[in-house]
Amino acid sequence: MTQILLVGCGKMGGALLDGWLALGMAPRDIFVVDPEEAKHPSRAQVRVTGDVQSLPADLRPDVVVLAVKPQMMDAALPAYARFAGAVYLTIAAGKPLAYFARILGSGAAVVRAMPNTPASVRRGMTVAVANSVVAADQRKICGDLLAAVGAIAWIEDEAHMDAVTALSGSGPAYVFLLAEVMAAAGVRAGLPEDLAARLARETVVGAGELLRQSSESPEQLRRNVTSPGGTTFAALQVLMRDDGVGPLMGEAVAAATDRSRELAG
Ligand SMILES: NC(=O)C1=CN([C@@H]2O[C@H](COP(=O)(O)OP(=O)(O)OC[C@H]3O[C@@H](n4cnc5c(N)ncnc54)[C@H](OP(=O)(O)O)[C@@H]3O)[C@@H](O)[C@H]2O)C=CC1
Ligand SMILES: O=C(O)[C@@H]1CCC=N1
Repeated sequence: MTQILLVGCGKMGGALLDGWLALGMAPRDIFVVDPEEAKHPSRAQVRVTGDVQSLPADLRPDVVVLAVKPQMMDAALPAYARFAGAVYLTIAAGKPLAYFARILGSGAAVVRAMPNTPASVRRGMTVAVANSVVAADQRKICGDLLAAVGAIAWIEDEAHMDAVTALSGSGPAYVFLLAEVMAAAGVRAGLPEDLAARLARETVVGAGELLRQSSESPEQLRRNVTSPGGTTFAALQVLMRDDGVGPLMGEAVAAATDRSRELAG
């Protein structure tokens, strides 16, 4: 029986919590600290407190999951240093392993992970890196908790985490933006708003599902849509020009990578 203390139960903490409950984890083994108590009725059996002082004095969690905003971490973290012996699993963007060692002590076992919001439908992609203090069983526990909401990749080089954050952490927003701008373009092309929104949404969903199920590369799947001299070809000549979506995505991911580095604190 693994006892979990979840600090911050917003979009990502909540998605993780729902994943653990769906997996059959006993609610009585999960403690949550979040200013807004009992955010969801299906989580009613989970013990939620508004602040760390209200936790049972004898609580010795195996894992402390840190899911507050990076900007809140300085204020929140010191109160959790008393759970020495636990592995700390942080999902905060930008905050490096060294930051946690500084505040929790160099003996603290810390896993830094970057999930994404498809975790809320168990289709997340998480990348994780552990510090040298993390024991094999602690790594396994953290891996299981993250795998409850989707795919997981462990890496050894923490330096990749800023680019990971920019690609898969923020990435769902790029895809949702694509659905937004496709719908808007459909309206500009004369479609009713409802129809354009539905076509954009279903096209993104269907293309994503095809990408998931197919063994072909994204490039080949793109080529499969593109008849020589056809409509897609005409569109791609715009999207793939020198100042098109490729360089723009490069700039966007670089900006997100830089921002992740700035959040290090
Ligand atoms: N959203 C995303 O796509 C992703 C986010 N992340 C990371 O996950 C973390 C959480 O992000 P997200 O879920 O989006 O943010 P949210 O704002 O949705 O969730 C943060 C939660 O923490 C609560 N909180 C604030 N201060 C404390 C405190 N001292 N103790 C306990 N709980 C507190 C907030 O309550 P209140 O709202 O009342 O302040 C809120 O419920 C961030 O570090 C972010 O970088 C990682 C991957 C993807
Ligand atoms: O935008 C952010 O900072 C967080 C981290 C990755 C996704 N959302």
